[in-house]
Amino acid sequence: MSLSETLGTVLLNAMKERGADRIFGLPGDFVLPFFRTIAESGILPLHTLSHEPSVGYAADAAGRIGSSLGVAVVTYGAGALNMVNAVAQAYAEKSPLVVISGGPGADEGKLGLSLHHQVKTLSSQFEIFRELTCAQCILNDLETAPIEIARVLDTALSLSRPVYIEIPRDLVDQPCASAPAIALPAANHDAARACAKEVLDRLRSAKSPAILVGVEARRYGLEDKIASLCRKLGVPVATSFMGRGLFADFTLPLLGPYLGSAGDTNIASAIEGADCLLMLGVITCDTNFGVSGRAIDMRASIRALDRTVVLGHHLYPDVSLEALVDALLEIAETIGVPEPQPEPVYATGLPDDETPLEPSHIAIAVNDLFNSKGSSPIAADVGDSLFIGLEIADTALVAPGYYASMGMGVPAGLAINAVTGRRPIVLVGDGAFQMTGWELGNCQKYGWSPIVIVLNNQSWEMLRGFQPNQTYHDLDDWHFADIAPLLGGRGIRVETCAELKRALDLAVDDESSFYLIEAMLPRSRTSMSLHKFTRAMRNLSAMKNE
Ligand SMILES: Cc1ncc(Cc2csc(CCOP(=O)(O)OP(=O)(O)O)c2C)c(N)n1
Ligand SMILES: [Mg+2]
Repeated sequence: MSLSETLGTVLLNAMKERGADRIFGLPGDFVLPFFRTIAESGILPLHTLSHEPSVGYAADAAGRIGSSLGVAVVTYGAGALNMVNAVAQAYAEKSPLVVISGGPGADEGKLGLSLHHQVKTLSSQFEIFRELTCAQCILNDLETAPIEIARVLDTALSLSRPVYIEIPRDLVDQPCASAPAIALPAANHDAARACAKEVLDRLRSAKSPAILVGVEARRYGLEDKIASLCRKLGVPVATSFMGRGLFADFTLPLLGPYLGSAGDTNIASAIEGADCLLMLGVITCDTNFGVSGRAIDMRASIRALDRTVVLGHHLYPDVSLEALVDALLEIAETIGVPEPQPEPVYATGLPDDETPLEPSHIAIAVNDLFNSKGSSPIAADVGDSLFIGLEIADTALVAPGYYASMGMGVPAGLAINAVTGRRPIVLVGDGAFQMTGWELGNCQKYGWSPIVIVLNNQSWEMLRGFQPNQTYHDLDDWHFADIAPLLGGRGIRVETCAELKRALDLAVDDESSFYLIEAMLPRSRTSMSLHKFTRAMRNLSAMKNE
């Protein structure tokens, strides 16, 4: 047994073998030995950011955009607990984020003193992360460490959820055997084939079947297989709100994103009116279904999520989405001949004049840019940014569309830039930018150059839509564009359509640094998509209170 490796390099190599391609982190004394191993081994590149929530958001986004493991490395206590919300978001949105925290050495707990960064007991942090992850371990036994590393990392991959690994600082440099190779649970092909037959029978006997595809299609890298399945079946397909941006590079009878009564009525009637709805990797949550005009009959639906398929009262446990799709591809036949779908229409033609900016001008300007200079990946934060992203033509997109924590936009944009090498466009409100926008100061050391559009309406406008007439939604004007040069980038403040167009053209042609385009927008105005969403939510709650 080769012991040329140490516990630290065994962990790094095991993550690399399972698809991780970089680390986001912020050090502290409990994790300095592991940081040194990361830096000196060169096994995975390291990007440090300035606040642990951003580390979590960026590592999560790196996993999403690369359909692989995202990795966040932080110190014990103050670091790891600072990242709890970002890990919760990764869990809720099925992102395979590996959380690695440095931890106290074996003898440190025996001093009879509470340690700095300790909250209640030395295992409190482990217990907190047990609630936010699908597998956990503390690497305090060098004999079992290789197996534990493989178990936890393989669980992250098979369930596409975050995992937690604590590495005691006194063991990082200790000799350790390599971790076993990746071993994902074997697919139960017999069960998958039986399930596929029942699924196909139900689709075949339905009068108006439809398919809804969600985030698991991206998390498990199944867009290509699902696109060919949908082409074979010839059944109308939509993506969930969370699944926005799926199939941007694939052809299939795609209606577009299903947003209930907040979106396209044809899509809503195809999905809500289906007498057999096949849901592939769709998280059944309120943002995906909360604004359904007609409640979708989940009993008449077929749900494949979290390695389980539910058809009415029938349940197929341990059938992964990939196994089901593979089994369906073996027997699929044309069931429907979907109406030729008009290409989804995304508004273009921004007026090149002094028209004052409105929220929906942002999407028009980006669509025009995509038409003239090619598309870019997008990172969108929460607030109207999330809804403006729906009005932009299909492209790879990272956005917290379900758990909906603010602050992910800029860190996700940095991660997209790092992983893909492409300049993303980041859509972020002024409120969300106040939280994590300052991470742009880290661009210069890594050569990142995102184009960040800050929607400055001096307001927590989305909340004002839910609860008007409160001044606590008012924010001051922070003049973000003026700050950009101090962070190493270029800032342009724009108030009219012509100014926005010129700023975007300038930014796209200059890759030397990040660009912060501060779009001044009026308060109490939102994009049409957000307006329809808040109106639908208000109508639905009014109906429930009747
Ligand atoms: C970490 C966290 N804390 C609070 C909230 C609650 C919230 C949801 S939307 C919103 C206002 C966003 O303001 P912003 O200026 O960014 O965008 P816009 O509405 O378009 O003006 C808040 C405070 C969430 N979701 N996450
Ligand atoms: Mg705002």
